[in-house]
Amino acid sequence: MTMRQDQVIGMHPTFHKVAILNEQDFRPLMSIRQDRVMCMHQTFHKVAILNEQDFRPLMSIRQDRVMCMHQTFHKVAILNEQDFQPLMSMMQDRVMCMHPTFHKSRDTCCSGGKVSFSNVSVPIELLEIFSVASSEGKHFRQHIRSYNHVLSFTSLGVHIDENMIATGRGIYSFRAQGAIYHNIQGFYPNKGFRPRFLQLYIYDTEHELQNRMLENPQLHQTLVYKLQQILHRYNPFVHVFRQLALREDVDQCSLLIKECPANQPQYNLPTGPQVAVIIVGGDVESMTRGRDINVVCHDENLMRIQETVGYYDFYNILCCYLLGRTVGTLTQKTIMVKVSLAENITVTCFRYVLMINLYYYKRDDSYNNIETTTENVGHRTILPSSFISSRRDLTQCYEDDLLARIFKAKFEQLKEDVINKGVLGKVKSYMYVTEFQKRGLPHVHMLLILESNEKLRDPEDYDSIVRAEIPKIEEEPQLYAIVLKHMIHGPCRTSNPRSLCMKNGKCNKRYPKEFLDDTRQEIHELDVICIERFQSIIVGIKEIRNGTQEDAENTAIPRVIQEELAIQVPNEDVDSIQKLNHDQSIAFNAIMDVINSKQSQVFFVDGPGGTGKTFLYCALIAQLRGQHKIVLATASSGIVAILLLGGRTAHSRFKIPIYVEPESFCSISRQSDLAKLIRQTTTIIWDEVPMINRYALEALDRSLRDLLDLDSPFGGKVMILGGDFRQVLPVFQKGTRAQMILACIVKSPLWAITKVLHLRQNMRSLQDPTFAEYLMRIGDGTEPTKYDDMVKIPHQLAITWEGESSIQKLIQETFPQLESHTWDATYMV
Ligand SMILES: Nc1ncnc2c1ncn2[C@@H]1O[C@H](COP(=O)(O)OP(=O)(O)OP(=O)(O)O)[C@@H](O)[C@H]1O
Repeated sequence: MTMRQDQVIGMHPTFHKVAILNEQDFRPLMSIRQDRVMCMHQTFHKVAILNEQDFRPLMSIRQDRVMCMHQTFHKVAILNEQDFQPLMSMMQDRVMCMHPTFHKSRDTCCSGGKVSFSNVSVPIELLEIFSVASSEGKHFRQHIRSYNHVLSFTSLGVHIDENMIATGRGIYSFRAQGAIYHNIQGFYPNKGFRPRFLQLYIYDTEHELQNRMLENPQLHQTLVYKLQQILHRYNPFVHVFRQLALREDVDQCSLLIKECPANQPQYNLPTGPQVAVIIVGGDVESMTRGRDINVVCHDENLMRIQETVGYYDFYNILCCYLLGRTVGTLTQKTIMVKVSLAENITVTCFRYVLMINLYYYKRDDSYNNIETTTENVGHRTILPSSFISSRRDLTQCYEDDLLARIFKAKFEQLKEDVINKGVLGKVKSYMYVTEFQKRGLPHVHMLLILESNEKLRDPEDYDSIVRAEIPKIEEEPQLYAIVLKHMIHGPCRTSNPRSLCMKNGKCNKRYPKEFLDDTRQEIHELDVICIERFQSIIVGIKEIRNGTQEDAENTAIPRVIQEELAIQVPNEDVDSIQKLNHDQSIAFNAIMDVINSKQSQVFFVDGPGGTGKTFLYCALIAQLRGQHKIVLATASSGIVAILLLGGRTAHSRFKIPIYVEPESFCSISRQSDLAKLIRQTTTIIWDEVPMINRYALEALDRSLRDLLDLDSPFGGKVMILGGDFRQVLPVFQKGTRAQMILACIVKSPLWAITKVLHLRQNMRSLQDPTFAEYLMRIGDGTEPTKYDDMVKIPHQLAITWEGESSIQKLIQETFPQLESHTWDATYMV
């Protein structure tokens, strides 16, 4: 027991998995365990710990186990019959033990230990085959899946992940992808085909063995015969099928599986008498919930059953269900060879569990678009954390929320300072509430009530703890920049009449307010000291007012649209329209013509670095925003996005999935505010497009077509893409050159309908055309190279290497007086 518990604990830190180990024979299991761990590592599915002593209850517990897996870990624990009692208690231990790790209660696994197991007796001839040490027995155990295949009633259609098998490490692992199909064809084979699976029991039964051997001639005929005989004798399903063979009207017959009686509290495996007639397939409606199977009941009515019902497996995994019930007691040697078939069962069960869970969530309206429906294409469904093994569940189980921990640590320190040490005065009482903005950004709203003699009563007291002034740039340049960026209201009123605070031509925050040399006191209904925005540790005086009315006024127009409309165009951008050079003017006019004539077109502004692409976008943005049109300015990287007024990265703006695939959609729901914003948008600018994977662009195209209900490129929006193919191409991790090129936008079908506008004049190097030409030659690949694709830097551009000091010299040359400009964002950019 100690050993087992050690083991349980031992696995936690690495894989967060719990293994039930066999106390009696720990050593051999250790080696299995190692393999298992590898196997688990790759599949991240489950742990199946095998019991050397006894295989008997394996199948009978399947359902119980599924219940167990179902709710908690999707794991298969194969239990030991002899050791059942201790294992049961161990299982409970395990659950308890898992509890802190997985944050799950005991009740979510095994119903708080209420699982019961049944015992099944097994005919001796079957046991022999499973356990005999002869070469025949070994052969059977080694090729159990092949034997299963020739005996089973249905074919298993499954896409097996060969990569995993190809690794050649660990014990056999069965990883299936997509749907698993159990195919029963007609009772008779089609003309010209030999009988297979179920047909073998019904058609040409005189040559059953020969027909069976045709399926796989490598198998031992005597063994197949033995198994066949066992089936004939014991398997209730085979009895029914063989009776069917005697009927002359067999083509009129269908097969029925009877559902276990409803509301039966205890699960019973189905037995022979439950088998009658089955009809495979169903109408369109029956397909809405996966592969349903229509079954004719004894009362002749049709009834629909799920493929996840327990007795469905009987048709495929026959070697484990030889009796139509369960496999019998087996000895030690059987276990290793059984693994391969057990893996099949495990994967099948896992899939059932997953499906049942998904069906469950589909019943809930908020998750009903798990299945792709045309109206909700592009809407990402996030499964809740209660869906075991969903991303959120894993996050909840495993991911340490570092931010929350740091926040908590800092907050404890703040409380220590403010409440215990009384840095603001002796605190009489306090209260606070912690909030998480948008599932992140923890912050605290805190109310402190100070002792009456410590209360802040006059401006002097306020000044002792609150600074309501713009810091002096010379003394505190960093704080000055922060205050300017985050704490200054405006511009509004005449400078920006479209500011969000503007109501009826007035600023509803009553700005501008006059600057005061000293702090002044005004009496309001309620003044409180409110400590908030904890990260920046800024203490402020906050007036609590009823802001609901103001908010209500603004709700009609979504905030994202208001924000876009409120962007103020700087005068220099407006002026840039007049300064456009020849190429820029051509591009500008071409784009504006399309917009003004309300047509749609995809443009690509192509120009080497410094030819004024950004300059052109700014001019376009200024022009369009001046006409009160919405322009969404985006770029592939954040650093370029900030060069555009109101710019965002395209991924963040359009919710493009991080890992894009050929069929990806952006996660924008049709009813969202973002969708409304996009509908009102005239033009989308996306800079640095050459560096993104073309699937990202195609995802946006697909999503816009869907959101705007228009089957034109980008839903009929005017798209202005831009960039320079000489700069960075899509980054393809460990990809080949060919893969990188395939990921380029020029390989997208969208490229064919894109109009390319060229900018040629390098505006950054106007004074130095030689340098501009040199750069162009490098970009075009025409500059002569030395070995390893290296180019020679012209003498006048290089500095002579005089030791380590040359590095400092280079930095000084490139960024003169860097230290004194560290706070200056414009200098740094
Ligand atoms: N028509 C113009 N008149 C005056 N200055 C211009 C003009 N066009 C561009 N510039 C200036 O030239 C410089 C380079 O322009 P810009 O940054 O727009 O080029 P770019 O093509 O976006 O470069 P990169 O690809 O490196 O980002 C900037 O300083 C910009 O202000």
